[in-house]
Amino acid sequence: MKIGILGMGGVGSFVGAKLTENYKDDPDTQIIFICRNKTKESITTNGLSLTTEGKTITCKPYLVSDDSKEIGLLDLLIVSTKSFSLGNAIGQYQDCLKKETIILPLQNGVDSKNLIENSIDHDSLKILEACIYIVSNIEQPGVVKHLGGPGKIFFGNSDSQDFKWLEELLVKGGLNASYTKDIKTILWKKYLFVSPLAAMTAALDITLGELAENPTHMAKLEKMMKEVKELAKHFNITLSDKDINEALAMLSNFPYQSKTSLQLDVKSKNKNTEKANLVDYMITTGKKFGVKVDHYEEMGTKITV
Ligand SMILES: NC(=O)C1=CN([C@@H]2O[C@H](COP(=O)(O)OP(=O)(O)OC[C@H]3O[C@@H](n4cnc5c(N)ncnc54)[C@H](OP(=O)(O)O)[C@@H]3O)[C@@H](O)[C@H]2O)C=CC1
Ligand SMILES: CC(C)(CO)C(=O)C(=O)O
Repeated sequence: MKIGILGMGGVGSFVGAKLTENYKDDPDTQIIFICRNKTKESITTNGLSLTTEGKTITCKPYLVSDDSKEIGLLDLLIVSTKSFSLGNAIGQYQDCLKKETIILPLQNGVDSKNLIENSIDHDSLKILEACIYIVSNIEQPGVVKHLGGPGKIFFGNSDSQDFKWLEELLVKGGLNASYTKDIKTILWKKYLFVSPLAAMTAALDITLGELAENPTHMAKLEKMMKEVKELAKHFNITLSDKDINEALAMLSNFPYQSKTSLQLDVKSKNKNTEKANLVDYMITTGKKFGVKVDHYEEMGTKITV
């Protein structure tokens, strides 16, 4: 089994380090880190360093490369770039995909599968959907810190093919992964939390603690979650008031000073941000289905990228 991980940042390094550590004595499983520039140089020279649960793991995979010829054909491609890089990055490694290659995208958002389908020519049944519950950030290229969250991965598909075997492979690789046929609902439940939070923190530049302690902000956050709940119905996804209450309660799991990655990207004036899939997607899709997304529109105009 040849497994490529494309995007060795916060998420990709967590997944990559676990797989490399757990498959290091298995000659039939090759883990390949697909990365470029300083990340490639650093991991090639020093190995990948991941600090997780008080321990630092330093690991060297079978191969570190950005050359599709050297990488060759993959059985599984885990894509952990940000969503704005997804199309280009995966297009760059189209030669590493055979008919049977399984693609597992880990981006926040509900439309990664569509983004992939619009970028490459690949059997739709082999493109899965997934998400991960974690806070894990790059400290410097090749050096990553897992700051919180269980690292829980949910993945699945909505057709009749069975990918339970992939759950076994990921679990054997040290990952807390669960296969589900209800992956779309799980993606929307995560979106219910991440998208309004990203929009508000990026628009108002407030920490998660500042948001949680302010009743006016919390009321607005809840209204945005209701907008997500309404839009989800158009994708045959039912989100309940209980889901909203659970999403609101989740805020208390984060330290007061936490900022979202969209907020950090906007503040650093990064050329690219995930505003498109975390905020604009709600506005354009809301308009398409005639769902009122006034609070998203208000926050969207305040995010200047
Ligand atoms: N970090 C977190 O805690 C969480 C993140 N997520 C989601 O996971 C996704 C990934 O986030 P995160 O890990 O934080 O992102 P990072 O920015 O930390 O990592 C993304 C990596 O992708 C690499 N990349 C982009 N394009 C290419 C390419 N063409 N070839 C090779 N490498 C490439 C970047 O490398 P380079 O520097 O060379 O551009 C970078 O190392 C996002 O959708 C995010 O919303 C979800 C849950 C939690
Ligand atoms: C809110 C958080 C930290 C939750 O994982 C996140 O995913 C983000 O900042 O984009």
